Amino acid sequence: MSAGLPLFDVPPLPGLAERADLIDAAEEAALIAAIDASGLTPFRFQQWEGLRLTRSLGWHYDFARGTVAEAAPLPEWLLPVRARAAALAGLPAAALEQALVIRYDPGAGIGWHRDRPVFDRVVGVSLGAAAAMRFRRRTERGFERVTVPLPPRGGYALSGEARGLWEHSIAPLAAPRWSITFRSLAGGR
Ligand SMILES: O=C(O)CCC(=O)C(=O)O
Ligand SMILES: [Fe+2]
Repeated sequence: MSAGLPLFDVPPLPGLAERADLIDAAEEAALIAAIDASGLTPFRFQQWEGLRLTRSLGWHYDFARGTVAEAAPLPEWLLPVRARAAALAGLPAAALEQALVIRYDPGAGIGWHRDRPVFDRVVGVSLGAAAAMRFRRRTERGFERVTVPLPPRGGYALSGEARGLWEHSIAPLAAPRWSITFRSLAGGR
């Protein structure tokens, strides 16, 4: 297991940390199989059904109520990767109480959003197809934009401005991609 190299000497966004090779290819394959077997369902928001398949663990965000509710605990197979995600973010592993696992089939992406404020820190791990995370924030002169690569087996952590001020999105891809997003709860527990 390599410790992984930072992808940037100077982060392109304040509050963004990225690391290549957070996991190796064998771990990636095992995680993909485990995600596929985890009981994914199409992401739903009101009447709208997304193309991406998701499962929430630890905590589940209820879009109708705007609150979090307890979900099934994080399974054993997520704990080693959570430990590395936490190290990337400089957090104790137990602080990352929520995990959202996603499969993006070809044509699926995720639209512009900021993660819900019930969550605090956000740490993602990418599996499968290489993607890019697009960031934008509104300025007086229009949107300021930054795009960062999301290489498979790499991780990223959002805090500060990258977490709170900038929106992010991922364009649909031609090949499948999986991700694991760990989050801490705002206000701690
Ligand atoms: O798939 C990813 O890496 C990002 C997912 C994301 O932005 C989210 O679930 O809030
Ligand atoms: Fe997000």
